Amino acid sequence: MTIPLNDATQRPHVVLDRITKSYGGGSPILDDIGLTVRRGEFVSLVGPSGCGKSTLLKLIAGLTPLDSGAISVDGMTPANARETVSFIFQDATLLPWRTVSQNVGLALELERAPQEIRQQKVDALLKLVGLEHAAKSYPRQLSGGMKMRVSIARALSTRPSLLLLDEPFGALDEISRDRLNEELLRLKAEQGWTAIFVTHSVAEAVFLSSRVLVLAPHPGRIAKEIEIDLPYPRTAETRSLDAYEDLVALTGRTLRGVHGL
Ligand SMILES: Nc1ncnc2c1ncn2[C@@H]1O[C@H](COP(=O)(O)OP(=O)(O)OP(=O)(O)O)[C@@H](O)[C@H]1O
Repeated sequence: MTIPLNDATQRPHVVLDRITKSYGGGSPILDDIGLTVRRGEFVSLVGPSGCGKSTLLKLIAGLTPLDSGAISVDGMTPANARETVSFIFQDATLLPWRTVSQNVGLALELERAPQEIRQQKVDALLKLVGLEHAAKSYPRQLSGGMKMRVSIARALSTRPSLLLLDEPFGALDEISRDRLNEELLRLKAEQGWTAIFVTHSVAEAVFLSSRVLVLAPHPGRIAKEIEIDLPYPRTAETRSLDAYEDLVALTGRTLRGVHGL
């Protein structure tokens, strides 16, 4: 079967072409970064604190301007692609006076869909993240993992094609983090978005990703790309595979190298 050249699924999803970024005219935070992310890929960024990982996500989201180079998201500028992108932060940023259901429905309210349709969508999203029972709870009544599930449901409510995640599970205990990693991959398999994920956990990066980028600091640049050729679906059993452990060890060694250790 021949695939038409203009088939949207064959276009790269995110392209960074020689981008440079500084803040307030200071020394460059990111220097000469080139990166192509394919549609449906799961790419993680790891690197020392301050090397510019969050800045890279903000550039792709169009939240901060570039100094030079170009970024394309779905063939558009980040500003024009904004409706196709969702951002998830470490802090779940829920509104404390709104219930779980109302927090998840926040973005849908802007779409001005009839209340009944909105509620159906919210119910489906809560089911997706396993929080049907907590629909009427308030954020203060939730565990850290539950708050993050609400945040994920809210991010998915706009049906994004690209998800940017900045250390979303950094504040969670290891068991909750492992479970949410597995759930995130299940959601991705169901919905097919592309993900760019920032983390300080090498194990998490390897478990989730099809590719891990190790960034070096001062200025931030891509020091190494590591293909994670473990098959999907990945489950709790994946973590006991020799190939998984080898990739965690390799990524850890590479990261220690850029730390100068
Ligand atoms: N709005 C801003 N104004 C000025 N400097 C900033 C701003 N945001 C980030 N920086 C600086 O840019 C550098 C990179 O920050 P960034 O948050 O992108 O790094 P990071 O790799 O995500 O760090 P961490 O792993 O600690 O979260 C840091 O030196 C930081 O102080």
